[in-house]
Amino acid sequence: MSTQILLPRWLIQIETHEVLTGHALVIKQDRIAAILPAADAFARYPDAERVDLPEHALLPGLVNLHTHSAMTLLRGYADDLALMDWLNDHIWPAEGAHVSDEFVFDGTQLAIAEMIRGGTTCANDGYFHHGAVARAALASGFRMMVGCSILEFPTPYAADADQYIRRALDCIDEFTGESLVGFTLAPHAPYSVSDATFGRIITLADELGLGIHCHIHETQDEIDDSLRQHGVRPLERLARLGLLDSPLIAAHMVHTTDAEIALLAQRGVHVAHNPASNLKLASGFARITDQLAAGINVGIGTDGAASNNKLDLFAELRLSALLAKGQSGNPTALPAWQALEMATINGAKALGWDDRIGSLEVGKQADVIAVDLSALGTQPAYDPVSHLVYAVDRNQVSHVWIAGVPQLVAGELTRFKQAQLVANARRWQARIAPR
Ligand SMILES: CSC[C@H]1O[C@@H](n2cnc3c(O)ncnc32)[C@H](O)[C@@H]1O
Ligand SMILES: [Zn+2]
Repeated sequence: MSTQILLPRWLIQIETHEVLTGHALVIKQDRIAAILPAADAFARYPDAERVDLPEHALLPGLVNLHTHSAMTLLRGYADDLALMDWLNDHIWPAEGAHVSDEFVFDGTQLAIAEMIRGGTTCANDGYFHHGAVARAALASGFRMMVGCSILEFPTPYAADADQYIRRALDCIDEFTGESLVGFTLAPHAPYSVSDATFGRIITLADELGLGIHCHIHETQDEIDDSLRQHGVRPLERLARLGLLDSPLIAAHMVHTTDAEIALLAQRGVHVAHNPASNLKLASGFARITDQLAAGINVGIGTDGAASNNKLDLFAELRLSALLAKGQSGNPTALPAWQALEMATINGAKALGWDDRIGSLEVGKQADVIAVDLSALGTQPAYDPVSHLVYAVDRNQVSHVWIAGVPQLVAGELTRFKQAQLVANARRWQARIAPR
């Protein structure tokens, strides 16, 4: 792979909250080799390929901290429902009937193409058929933390918790050494996993050095049911079981008391905020401003395309910032830089990958995106960071590199054929809901 010199109008430095102008970012192989004044870059790398980005902001690729990629194939399948009605009456029956290696591979590829097109370069997934998720990520050069889902009840994928766990371990073995993919154990939720299974997951995560990814406190009903069944709120139950001793990504965390926020902060639990999904399923309003103020590392996710119904992190960024202000009655809540941190470096930290991605720093992996701010909707451009959070449309993402590989060039996906993705999606639609 040749050396590339990227010449943006604005270079966004998440770690220092600086916007550099007149600078170049140099990609060599899979890494960021240098960030330096443009003239110095030409002198030092005379043979490099030059990528002019005269109206563009260059920033780290966005990290989607909670999704179920393959659920793109169930986008729009069941809307306007509360979480448990949506799952019990629609999504779980459809998954039971249709989810297979082929479904997961095709749905994950569709999700990856949509995410790359919109500036997301890394996703934290949780689904069945984990091998197909990993293969889809590797086939397209996408960075993915693959969550190996574990539930108590049978699906065509596994008969019981024991079999989910065995499948997870086999998959982790198969993909050891792949630099673009990592694995978590992903117990689905407190209401679908027993104490005994949580215990086994905690032990395995500890032995294998894995993180855990779990839906927690998504709805008030989840908390009420836990109080009836276990006599305590879900987080308290999980804390007693020892789940908070492992590196943990708690997806949603919509309903939190002050004491729970303090506990999450003290135990270093990472939270994946999913504003659109929380609104669409009417799950509630997460206390993100309070969680961040307490020192919790909060990243942003889309959740699956069946509950969002987009995998658009720019939309989630804007929603996160607006919701934080509306909820708190404070317009200074969640300012643009902090929102951008959530979608980049905070997501990377939650995955334990902040040494390799999440900011534009020399030595890190070249997961980089360019956003063209010359569009009408982002004129004039006083402050590129303001536009990235409040004004851009995902279609303004013009270029994407993952591990130095150009994945989107001038708005065109390099590794996917759109017609093929559309044909696959239509084939699945015809199988799932024949008309
Ligand atoms: C462990 S992930 C796979 C499992 O989770 C289901 N799912 C998708 N979105 C949500 C959500 O917001 N809350 C709970 N469960 C969800 C998905 O359909 C898979 O069955
Ligand atoms: Zn989810």
